[in-house]
Amino acid sequence: MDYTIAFLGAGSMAEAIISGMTAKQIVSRENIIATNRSNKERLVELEETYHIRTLDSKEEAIKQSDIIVLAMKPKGIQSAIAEIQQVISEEKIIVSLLAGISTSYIEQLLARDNAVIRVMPNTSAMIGQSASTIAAGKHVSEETITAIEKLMTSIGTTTLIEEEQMDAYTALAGSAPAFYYYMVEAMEQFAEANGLHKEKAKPLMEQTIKGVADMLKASEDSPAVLREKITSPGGTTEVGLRTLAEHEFQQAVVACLEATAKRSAELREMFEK
Ligand SMILES: NC(=O)C1=CN([C@@H]2O[C@H](COP(=O)(O)OP(=O)(O)OC[C@H]3O[C@@H](n4cnc5c(N)ncnc54)[C@H](OP(=O)(O)O)[C@@H]3O)[C@@H](O)[C@H]2O)C=CC1
Ligand SMILES: O=C(O)[C@@H]1CCC=N1
Repeated sequence: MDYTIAFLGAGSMAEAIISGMTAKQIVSRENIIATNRSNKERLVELEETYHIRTLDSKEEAIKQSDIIVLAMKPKGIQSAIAEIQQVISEEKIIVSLLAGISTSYIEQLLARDNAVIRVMPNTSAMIGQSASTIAAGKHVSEETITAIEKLMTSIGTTTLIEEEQMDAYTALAGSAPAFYYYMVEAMEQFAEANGLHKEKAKPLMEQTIKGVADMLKASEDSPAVLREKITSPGGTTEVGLRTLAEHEFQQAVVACLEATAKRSAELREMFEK
């Protein structure tokens, strides 16, 4: 693709996307520009690791780019747009990664009819395995959506959604890798307590998760049926599942996702003023 993309924000999510994009070579490295607020060392690190360009001047980065990726924290949206509002002309496409913040608020801050698109990726973008959701603002053409979807396939899968569902999808895919990692951390605790060697246990856990993901995709069975096929009456799994139920595992997971989605809505309430 011959777009030039400017990242306003050079933190973990920007890096994950830059890593995925440069690996797939969908965008050439010289067409990726990263900027941030003040951390110069971080820009040098990204430049050296991914051979992209970095600029201190956000204005210059914007002038040189077709797509502007907002990759700062949600609380920074107002001041970030205020800094650049004057230099963002109407043909620039704005892609926001910010949890909670709506396209309509960004449109309002821009005070121009730019195409504003929300993308909620996850950090697996780093290895081209993000499950990203995409929602369009009111000035986005079909052509622009298609272009952004294509661009985002360089970091994994993309799913077009209605913006009102973004809070729930943020829980289910944006934040969810952290919840899976948290479960793996618990498994590591068990492995250590049982004297298992890390170099043997870790690949086993990785392959087990990968196998589960691939089975969910390949099998026509529901997750419940897949689970039942593992659970021999009177066997080991049954006892494990009963213990999870005693600890209200499923209720905990649902509560976790509900709270995550709610927080996404709260970020909007807090920072859209
Ligand atoms: N981390 C994740 O898994 C995901 C994050 N997101 C979203 O991505 C966004 C970034 O998250 P994450 O990468 O984790 O955050 P980080 O804290 O790692 O990075 C934030 C970056 O924004 C920069 N920044 C702050 N203010 C400005 C500004 N005014 N102009 C330009 N850059 C600025 C910071 O620069 P400096 O260091 O110089 O202060 C820093 O490089 C958030 O909005 C989050 O909701 C979405 C999906 C997943
Ligand atoms: O924790 C957060 O707010 C961001 C959004 C999704 C994942 N990380």
